[in-house]
Amino acid sequence: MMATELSVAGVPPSLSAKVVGSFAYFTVKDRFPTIVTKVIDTIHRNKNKFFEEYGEDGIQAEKQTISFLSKLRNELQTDKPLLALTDGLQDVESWNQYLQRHQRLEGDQESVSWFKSPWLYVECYMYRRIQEAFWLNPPISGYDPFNEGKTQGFFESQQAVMALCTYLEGVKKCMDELSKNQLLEHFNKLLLVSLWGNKCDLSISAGQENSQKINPLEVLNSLQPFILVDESNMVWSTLISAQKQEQPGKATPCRVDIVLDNAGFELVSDLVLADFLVSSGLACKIHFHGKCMPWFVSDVTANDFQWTIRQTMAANHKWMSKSGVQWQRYVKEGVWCYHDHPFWTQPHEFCDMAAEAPDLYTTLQRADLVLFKGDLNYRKLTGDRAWDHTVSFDTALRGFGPAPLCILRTLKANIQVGLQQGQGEKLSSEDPDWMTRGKYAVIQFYSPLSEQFN
Ligand SMILES: O=P(O)(O)OC[C@@]1(O)O[C@H](CO)[C@@H](O)[C@@H]1O
Ligand SMILES: [Mn+2]
Repeated sequence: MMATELSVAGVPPSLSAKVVGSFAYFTVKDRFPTIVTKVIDTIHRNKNKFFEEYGEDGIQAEKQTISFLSKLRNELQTDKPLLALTDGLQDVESWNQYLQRHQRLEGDQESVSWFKSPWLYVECYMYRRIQEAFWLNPPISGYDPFNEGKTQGFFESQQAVMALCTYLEGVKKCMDELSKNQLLEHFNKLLLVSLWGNKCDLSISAGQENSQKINPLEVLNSLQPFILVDESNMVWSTLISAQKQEQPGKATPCRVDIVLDNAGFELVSDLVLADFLVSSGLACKIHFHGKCMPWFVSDVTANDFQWTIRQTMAANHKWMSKSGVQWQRYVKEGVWCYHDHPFWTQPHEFCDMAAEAPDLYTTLQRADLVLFKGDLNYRKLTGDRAWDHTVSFDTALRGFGPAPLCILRTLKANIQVGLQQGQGEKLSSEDPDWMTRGKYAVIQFYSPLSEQFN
Protein backbone atom coordinates (compact mmCIF):
# COMPACT_ATOMS: atom_id res chain seq x y z
CA MET A 1 0.00 0.00 0.00
CA MET A 2 3.00 2.28 -0.11
CA ALA A 3 1.79 5.22 -2.08
CA THR A 4 4.95 6.69 -3.50
CA GLU A 5 7.19 3.83 -4.61
CA LEU A 6 9.44 5.21 -7.25
CA SER A 7 10.16 1.77 -8.55
CA VAL A 8 6.74 0.68 -9.83
CA ALA A 9 7.25 -0.27 -13.44
CA GLY A 10 6.11 2.43 -15.84
CA VAL A 11 5.18 4.88 -13.11
CA PRO A 12 7.22 8.08 -13.08
CA PRO A 13 8.57 9.56 -9.83
CA SER A 14 6.59 11.98 -7.68
CA LEU A 15 7.21 15.69 -8.23
CA SER A 16 9.48 16.96 -5.48
CA ALA A 17 11.35 20.03 -4.30
CA LYS A 18 14.52 17.99 -4.55
CA VAL A 19 14.59 19.02 -8.20
CA VAL A 20 16.18 22.42 -7.64
CA GLY A 21 14.56 25.11 -9.76
CA SER A 22 11.34 23.12 -10.32
CA PHE A 23 7.90 24.55 -9.55
CA ALA A 24 7.74 22.25 -6.51
CA TYR A 25 11.07 23.63 -5.34
CA PHE A 26 9.91 27.26 -5.53
CA THR A 27 6.62 26.37 -3.89
CA VAL A 28 8.30 24.77 -0.89
CA LYS A 29 11.03 27.40 -0.72
CA ASP A 30 8.93 30.56 -1.18
CA ARG A 31 5.23 29.89 -0.98
CA PHE A 32 5.16 27.61 2.10
CA PRO A 33 6.92 30.09 4.43
CA THR A 34 4.72 32.92 3.12
CA ILE A 35 1.57 30.95 3.91
CA VAL A 36 2.72 30.04 7.43
CA THR A 37 3.73 33.68 8.04
CA LYS A 38 0.28 34.85 6.93
CA VAL A 39 -1.34 32.45 9.37
CA ILE A 40 0.86 33.83 12.15
CA ASP A 41 -0.08 37.42 11.22
CA THR A 42 -3.77 36.55 11.16
CA ILE A 43 -3.64 35.03 14.64
CA HIS A 44 -1.73 38.01 15.95
CA ARG A 45 -4.20 40.48 14.44
CA ASN A 46 -7.02 38.63 16.16
CA LYS A 47 -5.41 38.71 19.58
CA ASN A 48 -8.03 41.06 21.01
CA LYS A 49 -10.82 38.92 19.71
CA PHE A 50 -9.35 35.87 21.47
CA PHE A 51 -9.05 37.91 24.65
CA GLU A 52 -12.66 39.07 24.46
CA GLU A 53 -13.86 35.53 23.86
CA TYR A 54 -11.63 33.54 26.19
CA GLY A 55 -9.83 36.02 28.43
CA GLU A 56 -6.25 35.24 29.47
CA ASP A 57 -6.58 31.64 28.15
CA GLY A 58 -7.17 33.06 24.70
CA ILE A 59 -4.00 35.14 24.88
CA GLN A 60 -1.97 32.17 26.07
CA ALA A 61 -3.33 30.02 23.25
CA GLU A 62 -2.54 32.74 20.72
CA LYS A 63 1.07 32.94 21.91
CA GLN A 64 1.52 29.21 22.02
CA THR A 65 0.01 28.67 18.54
CA ILE A 66 2.32 31.31 17.09
CA SER A 67 5.28 29.63 18.71
CA PHE A 68 4.29 26.22 17.21
CA LEU A 69 3.89 27.83 13.81
CA SER A 70 7.23 29.64 14.00
CA LYS A 71 8.84 26.31 14.78
CA LEU A 72 7.07 24.77 11.79
CA ARG A 73 8.31 27.58 9.54
CA ASN A 74 11.83 27.07 10.77
CA GLU A 75 11.65 23.31 10.19
CA LEU A 76 10.54 23.72 6.62
CA GLN A 77 12.98 26.47 5.78
CA THR A 78 15.90 24.41 7.06
CA ASP A 79 14.74 21.16 5.46
CA LYS A 80 14.29 19.28 8.74
CA PRO A 81 12.86 15.75 8.82
CA LEU A 82 9.07 15.50 8.98
CA LEU A 83 7.82 14.74 12.49
CA ALA A 84 5.06 12.47 13.72
CA LEU A 85 1.77 14.19 14.62
CA THR A 86 0.80 14.38 18.27
CA ASP A 87 -2.60 16.01 18.48
CA GLY A 88 -4.69 12.87 18.88
CA LEU A 89 -7.15 13.65 16.08
CA GLN A 90 -8.75 10.67 14.35
CA ASP A 91 -6.35 10.71 11.39
CA VAL A 92 -3.09 10.83 13.41
CA GLU A 93 -2.42 7.13 13.17
CA SER A 94 -2.83 7.06 9.44
CA TRP A 95 -0.51 10.11 9.01
CA ASN A 96 2.13 8.60 11.25
CA GLN A 97 1.98 5.23 9.50
CA TYR A 98 2.40 7.04 6.21
CA LEU A 99 5.50 8.76 7.60
CA GLN A 100 6.93 5.45 8.85
CA ARG A 101 6.37 3.82 5.48
CA HIS A 102 8.32 6.64 3.82
CA GLN A 103 11.08 6.37 6.38
CA ARG A 104 11.35 2.61 5.82
CA LEU A 105 11.43 3.13 2.09
CA GLU A 106 14.16 5.76 2.30
CA GLY A 107 16.13 3.71 4.81
CA ASP A 108 16.60 6.60 7.24
CA GLN A 109 14.48 9.20 8.99
CA GLU A 110 16.49 12.22 7.87
CA SER A 111 15.60 11.61 4.26
CA VAL A 112 11.90 12.19 4.78
CA SER A 113 12.08 15.95 4.78
CA TRP A 114 10.53 19.09 3.29
CA PHE A 115 12.78 19.37 0.26
CA LYS A 116 13.50 15.68 -0.30
CA SER A 117 10.06 14.07 -0.08
CA PRO A 118 7.19 14.16 -2.58
CA TRP A 119 5.76 17.66 -2.95
CA LEU A 120 2.16 16.44 -2.59
CA TYR A 121 3.03 14.76 0.70
CA VAL A 122 4.87 17.72 2.25
CA GLU A 123 2.28 20.25 1.09
CA CYS A 124 -0.58 18.28 2.67
CA TYR A 125 1.59 17.75 5.75
CA MET A 126 2.12 21.51 6.13
CA TYR A 127 -1.64 22.16 6.30
CA ARG A 128 -2.06 19.27 8.72
CA ARG A 129 0.68 20.71 10.94
CA ILE A 130 -1.07 24.12 10.90
CA GLN A 131 -4.19 22.31 12.09
CA GLU A 132 -2.15 20.60 14.80
CA ALA A 133 -0.82 23.96 16.06
CA PHE A 134 -4.40 25.11 16.64
CA TRP A 135 -5.72 21.82 17.92
CA LEU A 136 -3.08 21.59 20.62
CA ASN A 137 -4.13 25.02 21.86
CA PRO A 138 -7.65 25.11 23.12
CA PRO A 139 -9.67 27.31 23.39
CA ILE A 140 -8.76 28.41 19.85
CA SER A 141 -8.52 24.87 18.38
CA GLY A 142 -11.45 25.37 16.05
CA TYR A 143 -10.16 28.65 14.58
CA ASP A 144 -9.94 28.83 10.78
CA PRO A 145 -7.00 31.13 9.93
CA PHE A 146 -8.09 31.27 6.30
CA ASN A 147 -11.66 32.30 7.01
CA GLU A 148 -11.11 36.03 6.45
CA GLY A 149 -9.61 35.46 2.99
CA LYS A 150 -12.41 33.11 1.99
CA THR A 151 -15.21 35.44 3.06
CA GLN A 152 -13.45 38.39 1.42
CA GLY A 153 -13.21 36.39 -1.82
CA PHE A 154 -16.96 35.85 -1.68
CA PHE A 155 -17.83 39.50 -1.02
CA GLU A 156 -15.48 40.79 -3.69
CA SER A 157 -17.19 38.53 -6.24
CA GLN A 158 -20.69 39.88 -5.50
CA GLN A 159 -21.31 41.34 -8.98
CA ALA A 160 -20.31 38.08 -10.63
CA VAL A 161 -22.44 36.07 -8.20
CA MET A 162 -25.47 38.29 -8.91
CA ALA A 163 -24.98 37.93 -12.66
CA LEU A 164 -24.72 34.17 -12.36
CA CYS A 165 -27.77 33.80 -10.11
CA THR A 166 -29.78 36.06 -12.44
CA TYR A 167 -28.83 33.81 -15.35
CA LEU A 168 -29.71 30.67 -13.37
CA GLU A 169 -33.12 31.94 -12.31
CA GLY A 170 -33.79 33.01 -15.92
CA VAL A 171 -33.03 29.51 -17.17
CA LYS A 172 -35.13 27.90 -14.44
CA LYS A 173 -38.13 30.05 -15.37
CA CYS A 174 -38.30 28.62 -18.86
CA MET A 175 -36.90 25.17 -18.09
CA ASP A 176 -40.07 23.34 -19.26
CA GLU A 177 -39.95 24.92 -22.69
CA LEU A 178 -36.30 24.22 -23.40
CA SER A 179 -35.35 21.89 -26.23
CA LYS A 180 -32.66 19.31 -25.55
CA ASN A 181 -30.15 21.43 -27.47
CA GLN A 182 -30.98 24.52 -25.46
CA LEU A 183 -30.60 22.51 -22.27
CA LEU A 184 -27.22 21.29 -23.48
CA GLU A 185 -26.19 24.86 -24.24
CA HIS A 186 -27.00 26.02 -20.72
CA PHE A 187 -25.30 22.95 -19.26
CA ASN A 188 -22.13 23.69 -21.22
CA LYS A 189 -22.10 27.29 -20.09
CA LEU A 190 -22.52 26.47 -16.41
CA LEU A 191 -19.92 23.72 -16.61
CA LEU A 192 -17.49 26.27 -18.08
CA VAL A 193 -18.28 28.84 -15.38
CA SER A 194 -17.54 26.18 -12.77
CA LEU A 195 -14.33 25.27 -14.62
CA TRP A 196 -13.04 28.85 -14.77
CA GLY A 197 -14.23 29.42 -11.21
CA ASN A 198 -11.18 27.36 -10.33
CA LYS A 199 -8.98 30.29 -11.27
CA CYS A 200 -10.14 31.80 -7.98
CA ASP A 201 -8.01 30.04 -5.38
CA LEU A 202 -5.95 31.59 -2.64
CA SER A 203 -3.20 29.01 -2.35
CA ILE A 204 -1.48 29.78 -5.65
CA SER A 205 -1.22 33.48 -4.79
CA ALA A 206 -0.27 32.67 -1.19
CA GLY A 207 -3.53 34.30 -0.08
CA GLN A 208 -3.44 37.42 -2.25
CA GLU A 209 -6.40 37.31 -4.57
CA ASN A 210 -9.31 34.99 -5.20
CA SER A 211 -12.28 36.92 -6.45
CA GLN A 212 -14.18 37.02 -9.71
CA LYS A 213 -14.68 40.65 -10.70
CA ILE A 214 -16.33 40.40 -14.11
CA ASN A 215 -19.44 38.62 -15.34
CA PRO A 216 -18.15 35.09 -15.90
CA LEU A 217 -20.74 34.31 -18.57
CA GLU A 218 -19.51 37.12 -20.78
CA VAL A 219 -15.93 35.90 -20.99
CA LEU A 220 -16.55 32.23 -21.76
CA ASN A 221 -16.01 32.58 -25.51
CA SER A 222 -12.74 34.43 -25.14
CA LEU A 223 -11.46 31.72 -22.79
CA GLN A 224 -12.31 28.85 -25.14
CA PRO A 225 -8.84 28.75 -26.82
CA PHE A 226 -7.26 28.13 -23.42
CA ILE A 227 -9.08 24.85 -22.85
CA LEU A 228 -6.47 22.25 -23.79
CA VAL A 229 -8.70 19.17 -23.51
CA ASP A 230 -12.48 19.39 -23.62
CA GLU A 231 -14.34 16.14 -22.99
CA SER A 232 -17.50 17.80 -21.72
CA ASN A 233 -19.54 15.89 -24.34
CA MET A 234 -18.79 12.70 -22.36
CA VAL A 235 -20.08 14.32 -19.18
CA TRP A 236 -23.32 15.17 -20.95
CA SER A 237 -23.73 11.66 -22.40
CA THR A 238 -23.09 10.18 -18.96
CA LEU A 239 -25.90 12.25 -17.47
CA ILE A 240 -28.26 11.41 -20.31
CA SER A 241 -27.54 7.69 -20.23
CA ALA A 242 -27.88 7.61 -16.43
CA GLN A 243 -31.39 8.96 -16.91
CA LYS A 244 -32.23 6.25 -19.37
CA GLN A 245 -31.25 3.64 -16.81
CA GLU A 246 -33.57 5.14 -14.27
CA GLN A 247 -35.80 2.37 -12.94
CA PRO A 248 -38.71 2.61 -10.55
CA GLY A 249 -36.94 0.33 -8.07
CA LYS A 250 -33.67 2.26 -8.05
CA ALA A 251 -33.30 4.16 -4.78
CA THR A 252 -31.40 7.24 -5.99
CA PRO A 253 -31.65 7.74 -9.72
CA CYS A 254 -28.95 9.88 -11.29
CA ARG A 255 -26.78 10.95 -8.47
CA VAL A 256 -23.93 13.38 -9.08
CA ASP A 257 -21.09 13.77 -6.59
CA ILE A 258 -19.07 16.99 -6.63
CA VAL A 259 -15.66 16.89 -4.98
CA LEU A 260 -15.35 20.56 -4.12
CA ASP A 261 -12.26 22.72 -4.22
CA ASN A 262 -12.31 26.41 -3.26
CA ALA A 263 -14.73 28.60 -1.33
CA GLY A 264 -15.69 32.05 -2.64
CA PHE A 265 -16.73 32.44 -6.26
CA GLU A 266 -15.71 28.90 -7.22
CA LEU A 267 -18.09 27.38 -4.67
CA VAL A 268 -20.95 29.59 -5.90
CA SER A 269 -20.26 28.45 -9.46
CA ASP A 270 -20.44 24.82 -8.28
CA LEU A 271 -23.70 25.40 -6.40
CA VAL A 272 -25.21 27.08 -9.46
CA LEU A 273 -24.22 24.10 -11.61
CA ALA A 274 -25.65 21.71 -9.00
CA ASP A 275 -28.90 23.69 -8.89
CA PHE A 276 -29.15 23.56 -12.68
CA LEU A 277 -28.56 19.79 -12.68
CA VAL A 278 -31.36 19.23 -10.18
CA SER A 279 -33.87 21.74 -11.51
CA SER A 280 -33.44 20.45 -15.06
CA GLY A 281 -33.94 16.86 -13.91
CA LEU A 282 -30.47 15.86 -15.15
CA ALA A 283 -29.70 14.82 -11.57
CA CYS A 284 -31.93 13.95 -8.65
CA LYS A 285 -29.38 14.07 -5.90
CA ILE A 286 -26.09 15.88 -5.36
CA HIS A 287 -23.48 14.81 -2.83
CA PHE A 288 -20.87 17.47 -2.12
CA HIS A 289 -17.51 16.48 -0.68
CA GLY A 290 -15.46 19.06 1.22
CA LYS A 291 -12.61 19.26 3.70
CA CYS A 292 -12.88 18.56 7.43
CA MET A 293 -10.25 21.16 8.33
CA PRO A 294 -8.90 24.42 6.87
CA TRP A 295 -6.97 23.26 3.80
CA PHE A 296 -4.82 24.73 1.00
CA VAL A 297 -5.90 28.23 2.09
CA SER A 298 -9.19 28.46 0.22
CA ASP A 299 -10.70 24.96 0.24
CA VAL A 300 -14.33 24.51 1.30
CA THR A 301 -15.12 23.29 4.82
CA ALA A 302 -18.59 22.50 6.21
CA ASN A 303 -18.66 25.95 7.73
CA ASP A 304 -17.83 27.64 4.39
CA PHE A 305 -20.52 25.58 2.67
CA GLN A 306 -23.26 26.58 5.12
CA TRP A 307 -22.05 30.17 5.37
CA THR A 308 -22.08 30.61 1.59
CA ILE A 309 -25.66 29.38 1.34
CA ARG A 310 -26.76 31.63 4.21
CA GLN A 311 -25.03 34.66 2.70
CA THR A 312 -26.56 34.01 -0.69
CA MET A 313 -29.99 33.74 0.91
CA ALA A 314 -29.51 36.96 2.84
CA ALA A 315 -28.32 38.99 -0.17
CA ASN A 316 -30.13 42.16 -1.02
CA HIS A 317 -30.63 40.99 -4.60
CA LYS A 318 -33.79 39.28 -5.75
CA TRP A 319 -32.29 36.46 -7.83
CA MET A 320 -29.35 35.85 -5.61
CA SER A 321 -31.46 35.45 -2.49
CA LYS A 322 -33.96 33.32 -4.44
CA SER A 323 -31.12 30.99 -5.39
CA GLY A 324 -29.88 30.87 -1.78
CA VAL A 325 -33.36 30.02 -0.48
CA GLN A 326 -33.60 27.19 -3.00
CA TRP A 327 -30.17 25.84 -2.01
CA GLN A 328 -31.15 25.86 1.64
CA ARG A 329 -34.29 23.94 0.75
CA TYR A 330 -32.28 21.36 -1.20
CA VAL A 331 -30.09 20.82 1.87
CA LYS A 332 -33.09 20.58 4.20
CA GLU A 333 -34.84 18.10 1.96
CA GLY A 334 -31.71 16.00 1.52
CA VAL A 335 -31.56 16.59 -2.24
CA TRP A 336 -28.15 18.08 -1.54
CA CYS A 337 -25.86 16.73 1.14
CA TYR A 338 -22.40 17.61 2.32
CA HIS A 339 -19.76 15.10 3.46
CA ASP A 340 -16.21 15.54 4.69
CA HIS A 341 -14.26 12.31 4.82
CA PRO A 342 -10.76 12.51 6.39
CA PHE A 343 -9.26 10.97 3.23
CA TRP A 344 -9.59 14.31 1.42
CA THR A 345 -7.14 15.88 3.88
CA GLN A 346 -4.56 13.13 3.62
CA PRO A 347 -1.65 12.98 1.21
CA HIS A 348 -2.70 9.86 -0.70
CA GLU A 349 -2.94 9.60 -4.44
CA PHE A 350 -6.49 8.69 -5.41
CA CYS A 351 -5.37 5.32 -6.82
CA ASP A 352 -4.88 4.34 -3.17
CA MET A 353 -8.40 5.35 -2.12
CA ALA A 354 -9.90 1.87 -2.49
CA ALA A 355 -7.30 0.47 -0.06
CA GLU A 356 -6.94 3.45 2.28
CA ALA A 357 -10.56 4.61 2.49
CA PRO A 358 -12.75 1.77 1.19
CA ASP A 359 -15.88 3.36 2.67
CA LEU A 360 -15.33 6.55 0.66
CA TYR A 361 -14.60 4.55 -2.47
CA THR A 362 -17.88 2.68 -2.01
CA THR A 363 -19.69 5.98 -1.50
CA LEU A 364 -18.34 7.31 -4.79
CA GLN A 365 -19.24 4.07 -6.55
CA ARG A 366 -22.89 4.90 -5.91
CA ALA A 367 -22.63 8.03 -8.04
CA ASP A 368 -23.57 8.09 -11.71
CA LEU A 369 -20.99 10.82 -12.20
CA VAL A 370 -18.27 12.29 -10.00
CA LEU A 371 -17.14 15.84 -10.78
CA PHE A 372 -13.74 16.66 -9.33
CA LYS A 373 -12.84 20.32 -9.02
CA GLY A 374 -9.46 21.95 -9.14
CA ASP A 375 -5.76 21.58 -9.30
CA LEU A 376 -5.11 19.66 -6.10
CA ASN A 377 -7.68 17.04 -7.09
CA TYR A 378 -5.95 16.77 -10.48
CA ARG A 379 -2.62 16.25 -8.75
CA LYS A 380 -4.12 13.51 -6.61
CA LEU A 381 -5.93 11.88 -9.53
CA THR A 382 -2.67 11.64 -11.47
CA GLY A 383 -0.53 10.95 -8.39
CA ASP A 384 1.38 14.25 -8.80
CA ARG A 385 3.94 12.46 -10.90
CA ALA A 386 6.22 13.48 -13.73
CA TRP A 387 4.07 11.92 -16.45
CA ASP A 388 4.77 12.55 -20.08
CA HIS A 389 2.11 14.94 -21.44
CA THR A 390 0.94 12.37 -23.99
CA VAL A 391 0.19 9.65 -21.44
CA SER A 392 -3.56 9.05 -21.36
CA PHE A 393 -5.68 10.28 -18.47
CA ASP A 394 -6.81 6.72 -17.64
CA THR A 395 -3.19 5.47 -17.49
CA ALA A 396 -2.34 8.26 -15.05
CA LEU A 397 -5.39 7.33 -12.91
CA ARG A 398 -3.72 3.96 -12.25
CA GLY A 399 -6.93 2.03 -11.68
CA PHE A 400 -8.86 4.74 -9.85
CA GLY A 401 -12.38 4.77 -11.24
CA PRO A 402 -15.20 4.33 -8.76
CA ALA A 403 -17.68 5.77 -11.29
CA PRO A 404 -17.60 7.85 -14.48
CA LEU A 405 -15.57 10.88 -13.50
CA CYS A 406 -14.60 14.27 -14.80
CA ILE A 407 -12.06 16.80 -13.63
CA LEU A 408 -12.61 20.53 -14.12
CA ARG A 409 -9.25 22.13 -13.51
CA THR A 410 -7.25 25.23 -14.34
CA LEU A 411 -3.55 24.40 -14.54
CA LYS A 412 -1.61 25.57 -11.50
CA ALA A 413 0.96 22.80 -11.08
CA ASN A 414 3.40 21.35 -13.57
CA ILE A 415 1.57 18.20 -14.37
CA GLN A 416 -0.61 17.58 -17.40
CA VAL A 417 -1.56 14.36 -19.17
CA GLY A 418 -3.79 13.47 -22.09
CA LEU A 419 -2.35 15.98 -24.58
CA GLN A 420 -1.74 15.45 -28.29
CA GLN A 421 1.75 14.65 -29.53
CA GLY A 422 3.72 17.93 -29.64
CA GLN A 423 1.03 20.00 -27.87
CA GLY A 424 3.01 20.31 -24.63
CA GLU A 425 6.22 21.25 -26.47
CA LYS A 426 4.40 23.91 -28.48
CA LEU A 427 2.88 25.41 -25.32
CA SER A 428 6.25 25.36 -23.54
CA SER A 429 7.89 27.26 -26.37
CA GLU A 430 5.10 29.86 -26.51
CA ASP A 431 4.64 30.29 -22.76
CA PRO A 432 7.11 28.60 -20.39
CA ASP A 433 4.71 29.03 -17.43
CA TRP A 434 1.69 27.52 -19.18
CA MET A 435 1.19 24.87 -16.50
CA THR A 436 1.34 27.02 -13.41
CA ARG A 437 -0.51 30.31 -13.85
CA GLY A 438 -4.12 29.18 -14.07
CA LYS A 439 -4.35 30.52 -17.63
CA TYR A 440 -5.14 27.16 -19.24
CA ALA A 441 -7.74 24.59 -18.27
CA VAL A 442 -8.84 21.03 -18.95
CA ILE A 443 -12.09 19.08 -18.80
CA GLN A 444 -10.97 15.46 -18.74
CA PHE A 445 -13.21 12.44 -18.45
CA TYR A 446 -12.84 8.78 -17.62
CA SER A 447 -15.41 6.05 -17.30
CA PRO A 448 -14.92 2.56 -15.89
CA LEU A 449 -18.00 1.65 -17.96
CA SER A 450 -16.19 2.67 -21.12
CA GLU A 451 -17.76 -0.13 -23.17
CA GLN A 452 -20.93 1.91 -22.88
CA PHE A 453 -19.31 4.58 -25.06
CA ASN A 454 -17.50 2.33 -27.55
O1 LIG B 1 -6.61 22.93 -5.92
P1 LIG B 1 -6.56 24.36 -6.33
O2 LIG B 1 -7.21 25.25 -5.34
O3 LIG B 1 -7.04 24.59 -7.72
O4 LIG B 1 -5.03 24.79 -6.34
C1 LIG B 1 -4.24 24.56 -5.26
C2 LIG B 1 -2.87 25.05 -5.56
O5 LIG B 1 -2.88 26.44 -5.74
O6 LIG B 1 -2.09 24.73 -4.50
C3 LIG B 1 -0.81 24.39 -4.94
C4 LIG B 1 0.07 25.50 -4.68
O7 LIG B 1 0.91 25.24 -3.68
C5 LIG B 1 -0.86 24.14 -6.40
O8 LIG B 1 -0.63 22.85 -6.70
C6 LIG B 1 -2.25 24.40 -6.77
O9 LIG B 1 -2.22 25.23 -7.84
MN1 LIG C 1 -7.94 24.71 -3.43
